[in-house]
Amino acid sequence: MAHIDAGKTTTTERMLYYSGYTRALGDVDDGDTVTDFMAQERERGITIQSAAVTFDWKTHRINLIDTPGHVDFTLEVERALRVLDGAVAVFDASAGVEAQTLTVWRQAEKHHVPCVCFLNKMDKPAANLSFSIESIKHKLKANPVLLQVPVGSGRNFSGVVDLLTNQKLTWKQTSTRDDGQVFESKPLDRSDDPELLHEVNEARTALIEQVADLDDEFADLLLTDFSDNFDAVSSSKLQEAVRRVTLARKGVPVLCGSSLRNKGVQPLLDAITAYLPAPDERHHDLVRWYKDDLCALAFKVLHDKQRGPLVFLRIYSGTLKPQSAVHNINRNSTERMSRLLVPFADQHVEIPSLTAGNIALTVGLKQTVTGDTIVASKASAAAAARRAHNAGGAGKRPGEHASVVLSGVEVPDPVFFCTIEPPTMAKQADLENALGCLQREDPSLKVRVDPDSGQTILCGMGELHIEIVHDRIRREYGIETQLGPLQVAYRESVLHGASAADTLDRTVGERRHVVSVELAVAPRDLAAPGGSCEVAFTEELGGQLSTEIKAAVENGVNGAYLQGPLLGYPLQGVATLIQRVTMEPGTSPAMVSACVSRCMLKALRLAGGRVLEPVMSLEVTVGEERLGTVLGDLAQRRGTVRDIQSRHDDKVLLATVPLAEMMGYSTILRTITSGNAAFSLELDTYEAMNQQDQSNLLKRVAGLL
Ligand SMILES: Nc1nc2c(ncn2[C@@H]2O[C@H](COP(=O)(O)OP(=O)(O)OP(=O)(O)O)[C@@H](O)[C@H]2O)c(=O)[nH]1
Repeated sequence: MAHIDAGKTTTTERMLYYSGYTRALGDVDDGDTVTDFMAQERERGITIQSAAVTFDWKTHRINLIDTPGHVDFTLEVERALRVLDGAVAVFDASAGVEAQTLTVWRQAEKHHVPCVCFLNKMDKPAANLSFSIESIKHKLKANPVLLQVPVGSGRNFSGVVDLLTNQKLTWKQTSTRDDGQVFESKPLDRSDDPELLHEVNEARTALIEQVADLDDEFADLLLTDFSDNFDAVSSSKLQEAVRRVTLARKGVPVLCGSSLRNKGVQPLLDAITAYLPAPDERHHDLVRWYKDDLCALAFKVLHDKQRGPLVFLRIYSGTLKPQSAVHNINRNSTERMSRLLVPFADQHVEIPSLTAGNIALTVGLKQTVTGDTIVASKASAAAAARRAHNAGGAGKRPGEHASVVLSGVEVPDPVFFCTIEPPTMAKQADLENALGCLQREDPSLKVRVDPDSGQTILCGMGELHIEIVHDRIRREYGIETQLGPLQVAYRESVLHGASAADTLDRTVGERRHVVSVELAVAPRDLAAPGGSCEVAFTEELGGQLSTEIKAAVENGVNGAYLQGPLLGYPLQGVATLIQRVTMEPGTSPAMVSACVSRCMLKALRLAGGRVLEPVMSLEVTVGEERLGTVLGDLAQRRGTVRDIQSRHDDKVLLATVPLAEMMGYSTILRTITSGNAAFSLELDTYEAMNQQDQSNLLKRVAGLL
């Protein structure tokens, strides 16, 4: 995981090559890597979909997922982290922690995934070890545990000294075609450069002290057995302690190298197997109820023209076998899995069975979507639910045992949308099929039909996301679609509190439905936790109404929250209090919902609307001489500068700016800086627009501007 372009794919290629799974080194810049296999990935040199590959390193099996760095594909990273046991955070050693590194780091923390840091690109003249370490400390608030000292810098970077073993590892590159397979490993001794010797000694002492601070067992060992000479502690004891520190997430081992120059990747593989946890060392709360029965999570779906949907499963317990039926708890359906495959490098290998800890690729599961829990049978699901219920370990409802399902990942709300149209009406069904398949692969893509115009609307995470979807429909499904202009997904809220009452009296067939409702809406703190809108009943009413009628009232309110009165965008930051509900006997819950919805619309209109717009946090890295130009441009975009930091010869500008002002920013930034700037953009929050901006927006939508 990393910020865009840190070198994840390049590092993955080396891992596959050194472990013997590929015969040639793929290159991102030549577009022939194993993990970036989509045409768009190869053309653009970026990862869009996370790819899973399996390979062996020495005595271990590694299941690796290479994740995208671009912010539009953050959900892919989250899905990968949800099922992984450990992560390698890759850094550009000349840039340290960048904007997207922070996001993925937070995601790893959320899923309690232990990490190893790899400072890549040590061959760059601006690479800086201490700067990168400091940025890990300060920006990620992590505890970097440096395990290596680099030998040489910039172009002369030739290897590393392992601080645990005092071995100097040197890649003697004899030609530019050298694949780095062979490297020299010899103990650092007095004949070595005295400066390096001194640096290594200091770094090793610092490492021992740091690990003793973080791990009590190691501290005790030092004080009892090595009190005369801490330095005499064995490398295996030190390694065990570093492992404990990593697993407890008290510290992160840091290694360095240059993947492109084929240096330092083999020790990184050693570190992965030495410090990151084996699957059985991770505690997955709900899995224990399945004992040795199958329990797996579907974390990714790919559509294959010949084989149909391919579902990636992470197996948490039990064994998976092909030609067998499995039960999908979320869909309450039993499906037959025809084939079981392992994604070994660039080919899928058929396998007779696969056990816990592994990642499997299955063929035949047609209903399964990302986030579903797969178990052996309905009976096995029921047995697990019973065990959890008896132990009081899972959520229970009276009279039933709640299913024990693994939690999926939260799908963020899309910020952009646009219309999409097929070339002819005859192609509409094909387009719907293509969009259905793409949505199963990518839950961050949303598709809806505009109720007024009947047009299909595509909602996505950013300009690049929508562009890629458009491109995939053309290439993979052969449909040339037309996209409408990209629009920002605004939200709406209320200005002040208001009350309303309404009565619905309707006869349907023989039956008369009469219901009266009184309610009040009020603005709520936009940043309030637990969702953006809420609904509550007065204490008295809460005691009177049946569960069924309460649910009908809530449906009515939630339905009204979906479309604001100003522009029809979803509402945020509104609290509704239901004050009175009276009804004649025989009135159906659907009529109660309808009356509440109508009453809500009245109250929302009275409460006055305000538009909320998505505000992004922006990070621009630019040479000092162009900083003024970038700042001037930002001022015209209603941007607010938060900080300007220095990074070597560059300035890093941190700002917030409304998304509506950022359309096509990559092209504009490239033009005004002659290509000498990089930026990343991420949703920060939704903020109320000022009166002037809001009225301009309303006029523009009404076609008056
Ligand atoms: N100088 C130098 N360049 C490198 C190194 N590793 C990777 N690169 C270059 O950095 C660029 C990005 O490399 P990738 O491997 O695609 O990076 P990534 O992190 O997979 O990128 P995304 O998946 O798109 O986020 C490519 O042009 C690589 O050739 C390195 O060690 N040194």
